Amino acid sequence: MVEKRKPMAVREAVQSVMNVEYTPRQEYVPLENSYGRVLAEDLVADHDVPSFDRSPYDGFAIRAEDSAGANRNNPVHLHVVGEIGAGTVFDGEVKPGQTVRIMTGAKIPAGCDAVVMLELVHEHSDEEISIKRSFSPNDNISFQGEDTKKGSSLVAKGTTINPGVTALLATFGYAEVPVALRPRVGILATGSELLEVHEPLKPGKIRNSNAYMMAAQVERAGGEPVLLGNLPDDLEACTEAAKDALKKVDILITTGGASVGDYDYVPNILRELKATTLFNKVAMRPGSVTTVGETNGQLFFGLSGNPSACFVGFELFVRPILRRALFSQKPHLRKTKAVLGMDFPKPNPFTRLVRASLDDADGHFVVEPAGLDKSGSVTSIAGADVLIVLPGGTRGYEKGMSVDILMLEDHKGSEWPWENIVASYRS
Ligand SMILES: Nc1nc2c(c(=O)[nH]1)N[C@H]1C(S)=C(S)[C@@H](COP(=O)(O)OP(=O)(O)OC[C@H]3O[C@@H](n4cnc5c(N)ncnc54)[C@H](O)[C@@H]3O)O[C@H]1N2
Ligand code: MOO
Ligand SMILES: [Mg+2]
Repeated sequence: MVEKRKPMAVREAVQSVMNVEYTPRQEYVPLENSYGRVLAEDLVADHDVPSFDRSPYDGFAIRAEDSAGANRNNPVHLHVVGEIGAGTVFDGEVKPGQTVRIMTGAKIPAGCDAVVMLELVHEHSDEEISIKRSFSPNDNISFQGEDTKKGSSLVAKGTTINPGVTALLATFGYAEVPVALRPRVGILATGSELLEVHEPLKPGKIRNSNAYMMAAQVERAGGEPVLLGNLPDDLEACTEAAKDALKKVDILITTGGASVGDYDYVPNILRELKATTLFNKVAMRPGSVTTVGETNGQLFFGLSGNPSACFVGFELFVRPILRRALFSQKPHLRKTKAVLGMDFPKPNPFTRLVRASLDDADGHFVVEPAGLDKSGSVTSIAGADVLIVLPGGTRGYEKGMSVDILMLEDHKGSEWPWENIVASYRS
């Protein structure tokens, strides 16, 4: 008799994985290698930006009071006492009737409180200019601290370093950046039908696509994939490989053999590893056979062999663990809403997660399946921007209904997307 499994609700299954402790660790990397990594400490301004009052224009720094009453018929003449470009400073103090030629980015000389753009100045000689209008104190000055003040919190730890964060790290002198250590994720493909990618097709065989897909998913989530190869459906070989892998990696993922068939060894491997099974059936489609075990604090994800089920299992269960290991406060896929672009008439007792493409029409997002909506499909993954969440137990869904979606290409994430997912309504 085949083993009868009790399906666990998606949110409970995700929660049970998140209940397993994982302590994030950090390392330092050179700034130029930090793009795409995750900050391991809050970034706080340790000085004002800009750190001195400076000129936003090429022009002349003046004492605003000197320009009082100036107009077209009555220009004010000033004596040029110096010239400064960005990076140089004017020593001394500018006195009444004096001005300093100043370039964009240069520090405002002592005594000056306004800048006149070159275009508004008449230059009589290197030593004398005139201006035809008056200026107020503070005109055309970039003030110390106007961008940010010393002590301000700028970027929270757990944030993925984007080019803007890189600019801040450089601004505040981070030649070495504290980043989260990437968790090492072992990937083991099981199945006697699997060929290496370079091998020609043979009857009954397929190339191992899941391992490479998951390596890319691990990278997208911020982890470090460790490809451990393919194994035939052989319990002893698979168990040995899993034992060995758990010594080398933080987290282990297998693909294939998670169901109830003759060669589906994941349950036996977990038994041999003396692992605690968190669940071996989830009320979702695809990915219902997703099995997760814990052994000595290490997680073992037995994902389905079916490519789309494997993909979805990873995004729902592995991704949040990796993001949390990277200090994220929002480790899950970001949830938002969109309008269904087509009918889903078939009722299903399980929550469906449809790989879908996201487009905009009439000012809102519309989602449609990205291809063949079957667990064994490999082609529908490439065009998937989101997973549409269709809770089970309804009569089906109609085009035009508003549905929850989980975004696949996104850095922000969500804290916990699994509350308030209700069957759709018409928008
Ligand atoms: N009697 C039942 N049969 C099945 C059930 C069930 O409940 N009762 N569940 C079905 C569901 S749902 C799924 S999903 C699959 C899960 O299969 P397994 O995790 O056991 O995976 P395999 O049987 O090893 O392979 C399934 C499928 O995927 C292909 N595959 C495997 N590995 C790879 C890989 N690395 N790259 C690409 N494709 C891969 C494999 O050739 C099979 O076609 O079970 C259903 N059956
Ligand atoms: O686990 Mo299967 O993917 O439900 O289709
Ligand atoms: Mg199977």
